[in-house]
This record gives sequence, C-alpha cells and structure tokens, in this order.
Amino acid sequence: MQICRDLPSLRAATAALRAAGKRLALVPTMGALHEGHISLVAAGRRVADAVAASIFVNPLQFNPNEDLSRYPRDEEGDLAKLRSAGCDLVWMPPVEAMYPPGSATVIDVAGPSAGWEGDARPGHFRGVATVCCKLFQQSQADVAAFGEKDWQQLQVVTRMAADLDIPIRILPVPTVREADGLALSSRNRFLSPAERATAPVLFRTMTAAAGAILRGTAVASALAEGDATLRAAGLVPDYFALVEAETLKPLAARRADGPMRLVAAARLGTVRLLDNIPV
Ligand SMILES: Nc1ncnc2c1ncn2[C@@H]1O[C@H](COP(=O)(O)OP(=O)(O)OP(=O)(O)O)[C@@H](O)[C@H]1O
Ligand SMILES: CC(C)(CO)[C@@H](O)C(=O)[O-]
Ligand code: BAL
Repeated sequence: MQICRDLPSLRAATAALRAAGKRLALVPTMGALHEGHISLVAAGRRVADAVAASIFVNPLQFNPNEDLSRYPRDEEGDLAKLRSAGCDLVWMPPVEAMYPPGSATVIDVAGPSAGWEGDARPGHFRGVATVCCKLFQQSQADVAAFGEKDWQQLQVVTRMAADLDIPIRILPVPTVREADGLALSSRNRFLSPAERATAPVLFRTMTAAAGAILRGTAVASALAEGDATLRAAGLVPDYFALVEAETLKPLAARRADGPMRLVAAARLGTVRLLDNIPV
C-alpha cells in the first residue's frame, strides 16, 4: 500500500495505475476509520481494479464553533485497517497541500445543500463540495464511493460532479449499522455508556415512522410522534423529516413519483447523531 503526502507523488502513483490500464476507485474519508469506511473500500474493489482512500480532516467543512480540534485522529490504526482491507493507495495531504496560501476558489451547490445539514451547519456543504471536487481532480479516479449514512452529502456530491462534468461515477454504499441499529460513526466513541444504550432509539423511531407512513398514517402526525419519542428518550432533534430522496425537498405527503427518504439528526449529550432510511 503506497502512502502519498504530496500531490506530485499522488499524481505519479495514479498515472502509473492508469498506464497499467487499471480503473481507480476513490474512498474519501476524514480518518478514524470503522467498518462503514471499510465497506466503502470493499465496494470500490468490486467496481475498480485499484482503490485509493483519502484521509483528510477538512477544516473548510467545520464551522468555528464545531468540533474540528477534537475530531478523532488515528493515523496508525487507519493505515493498518486500510492495509488489511486491500487498499492500494492512501492520499493523506497536510492542510497546506490541500489549501496552499492564496487558495480562493470554493464550490457552492444550491439545490440539495439547502435545509437540514445545510441549516444546522452553515457553510458545511461548501467545504464538502470544494474538497470533494479537489479530491476528484487530484486522484482522477473513475469512481468515488460515498456512504448513504450521509445522505444529503451524497446528493450534494452527486449533483456537483454532474454539474461540473467531472468524469467520475458516484457510487452510493449502504449504511453499516451495529446489531442494535445504530449507524456506525467516528463520533460514536464520544457517547457515554448510558448514551450509547439510548442511541439506537433514533433508528428504531425512524423505522417506526417509515412504517406508519407506508401504512397510511398522515405524514405530519408520523413525524410529530417520532419527534416526541426522541425527546422522551432524551435526544434533542435538529430535524426529523420526510424528503424527496434526490433533491432533499421536504414532503408533506407521500409521493408516488419517486423515492422518499426519512432524514434525521439529533443531539445526545455532546454527540450529534445523523441517520436516514428509505421509505
Ligand atoms: N456507518 C456507515 N456506513 C457506511 N458508510 C459510512 C458510515 N459512516 C460513514 N460512512 C461514510 O464514510 C465516508 C467518510 O465519512 P466520515 O469520515 O465522516 O466518517 P463518519 O464515521 O461519518 O464520521 P463522522 O460522522 O463522525 O463525521 C462518507 O462517505 C460516509 O458517508
Ligand atoms: C466526504 C468527506 C471525506 C469530505 O471531507 C467528509 O465529508 C466525510 O468524511 O464524509
Ligand atoms: N460525515 C460528514 C463529515 C462531517 O461531519 O463533517
């Protein structure tokens, strides 16, 4: 497994793969890797000949009041996991290599960036879209794997790549969950044992609300009941909503003309849990 920390060495490594006729899959991450990330590497391996993972905690997608400084980092553990997952290349640039002095270009994706995470974390998707566009250009990958766990991010990145005519396929990968339903996330390590025991209520409540909507319960009452269940369990929801799957536009009633998604974010102690399921 080759480790690249500067752009010339990444370019040389990917050029060699292309010269050998290999298709490259990119797995963008912020490190602190878990089985969710490893499933992205496995998905990449299924559709390409080589997999490059990036590890970069992107300051541009954090607000000043957010948890950039306490974002978990574990370079040694991450590299060991990627090696045993069969990853071929790791791109881990320092911040100055990603954003050299004088950098002045950002990417704003309207449409799916609006609302939900876009409201809760102003500027977040500008940072995500900008760094993903740079990662696509730097790696020249054929495919990029993204987890469905960050559903809105997946739609923003898909829209951005299409709008900017970037020749890359965005590959969605299903959410990996603990046995009790909690979606794996690097931030779960900050849950206390009591909070960890409570956390699966989010997935259970979403599943119940999706079932109620499919059985014909009015969308507003299914969502209100879900919100109340979360609050009763000690979570503080930022949102609990039914949306059009691709545009993230809120739905006040079931749609018959395309896929729907239930999206939710809720705070539990100092941790913000994020999840979504199809309806
Ligand atoms: N449980 C999961 N199942 C599938 N993919 C996941 C899962 N968790 C994260 N991913 C995907 O891994 C990629 C990198 O995500 P990231 O490094 O932010 O991990 P994370 O665990 O979501 O961390 P955090 O939520 O604390 O930021 C994204 O495409 C994300 O959707
Ligand atoms: C896609 C990503 C690696 C961009 O920094 C990040 O938002 C993440 O880890 O989901
Ligand atoms: N998974 C999205 C990365 C972030 O929380 O900033």
